[in-house]
Amino acid sequence: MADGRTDTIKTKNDTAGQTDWDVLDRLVTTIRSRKGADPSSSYVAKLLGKGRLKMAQKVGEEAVEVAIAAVAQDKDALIDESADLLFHLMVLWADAGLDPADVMATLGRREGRSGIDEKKNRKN
Ligand SMILES: N=c1c2ncn([C@@H]3O[C@H](COP(=O)(O)OP(=O)(O)OP(=O)(O)O)[C@@H](O)[C@H]3O)c2ncn1[C@@H]1O[C@H](COP(=O)(O)O)[C@@H](O)[C@H]1O
Repeated sequence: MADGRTDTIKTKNDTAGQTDWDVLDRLVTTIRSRKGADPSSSYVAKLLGKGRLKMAQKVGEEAVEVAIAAVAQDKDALIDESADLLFHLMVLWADAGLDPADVMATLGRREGRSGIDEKKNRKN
């Protein structure tokens, strides 16, 4: 740009700097819809069919890949691996019958309470 500012590449999810959290809601609905679907055409159905151990393993693997990308200061990899981690975590939640709303409610209850204070007040 002539004035020296660097231009940014916009993606279809860019909404003036706002995060499109609705994509998570849509993903929850899609994942739920894959229960009992054909594993040859659905990765989610295939993963659900492999069982809890495999899903837990994928969450662990993706978490490690997030950590590696962060330490390597590879921002693109950090974005990709974070998306993989969230996706696999949500498949695990679906299999466990966990409602993502309960996780959000737990974060909501913690809102405004410093982790430092919480730790100080722990009984054990
Ligand atoms: N967000 C995702 C998503 N992110 C990652 N992945 C898949 O996750 C897999 C991870 O790859 P890996 O190499 O780690 O795993 P793998 O080789 O299958 O497994 P291993 O046995 O080797 O561990 C890849 O196949 C990715 O395509 C996803 N697959 C699906 N979704 C969403 O889920 C929806 C439903 O997908 P289907 O069930 O396939 O229709 C899609 O429309 C998307 O919105």
